[in-house]
Amino acid sequence: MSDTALEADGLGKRFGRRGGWALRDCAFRLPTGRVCAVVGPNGAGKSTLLALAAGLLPPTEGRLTVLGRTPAGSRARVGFVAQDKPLYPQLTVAETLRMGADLNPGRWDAATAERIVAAGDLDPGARIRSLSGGQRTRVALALALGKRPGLLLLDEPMADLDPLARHELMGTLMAEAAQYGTTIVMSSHVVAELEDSCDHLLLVGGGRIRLAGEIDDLLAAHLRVSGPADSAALDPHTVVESRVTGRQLSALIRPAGPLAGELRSSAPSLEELVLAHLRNPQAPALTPAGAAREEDAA
Ligand SMILES: Nc1ncnc2c1ncn2[C@@H]1O[C@H](COP(=O)(O)OP(=O)(O)OP(=O)(O)O)[C@@H](O)[C@H]1O
Repeated sequence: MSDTALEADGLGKRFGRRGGWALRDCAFRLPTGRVCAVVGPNGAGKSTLLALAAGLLPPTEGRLTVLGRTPAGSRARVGFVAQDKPLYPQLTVAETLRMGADLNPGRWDAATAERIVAAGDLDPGARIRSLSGGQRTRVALALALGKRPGLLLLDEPMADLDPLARHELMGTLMAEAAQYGTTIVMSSHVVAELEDSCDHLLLVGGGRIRLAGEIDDLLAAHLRVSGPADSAALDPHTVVESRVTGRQLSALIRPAGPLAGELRSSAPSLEELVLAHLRNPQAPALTPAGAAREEDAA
């Protein structure tokens, strides 16, 4: 079995022949068993990337492998919860779960699906159309997890859940990942919430991959520095963001060697790292391919 959940190489997607590129030149590798956050501004290409991985869209160029196969070839082992949580409105909750069982013969985990629904106090006889947005999310997650997927793709799964439901469902997802080695890829705009649960990051901006890798490695590659405003102090380093306030300089950098003596440094949080990259779309990317280029240049 492949130890790679997702691998992209030169991946690009354009909508229509004259449309702009929603994704371009994406290269990254996500090992199996990871919980991966996909973050980025509105319109960055996150949903497009997840839909490509789910095999719902064909790439315009490049290659994407999912669990070692084409996205279409892996579909049976992939659970996908799209942003608008499409479900059949006329079915009841119980009928929806029965449909999950029918569509996934020999693989359906009824106990898990029913547990997720029951934790939201949902009436199994309630029609999907009568449910709130958050309740629909719960049913969609129950369907996706009941399939016992090797890879779970979640497009902003927590967006319409109340804080308790978020906490509870995030716990369910983490337990699933730990118990079955499920790889989870989830897009979100709430970066602070991802820090405790995710171990891998894909930051997408303007259709490109800006950061890709293990969160610990990405954090270790960056430093927050401050010191007297001396522009030369940052010279050898890759500067993601820098600001001068009065005589004080503060910056987020990728150090390329020892720091100038007058600079103080501290480790950034994931939120600081992501926000600095979002505020500075021109900052050099750090992806496995980009890291090799930076090392060559150093
Ligand atoms: N079906 C489509 N037809 C044409 N353009 C599309 C289509 N889907 C997405 N796009 C365009 O592709 C780009 C990326 O969109 P995408 O939905 O992937 O972004 P996103 O990062 O998920 O955004 P958000 O955070 O707002 O959900 C946007 O410019 C969007 O307008």
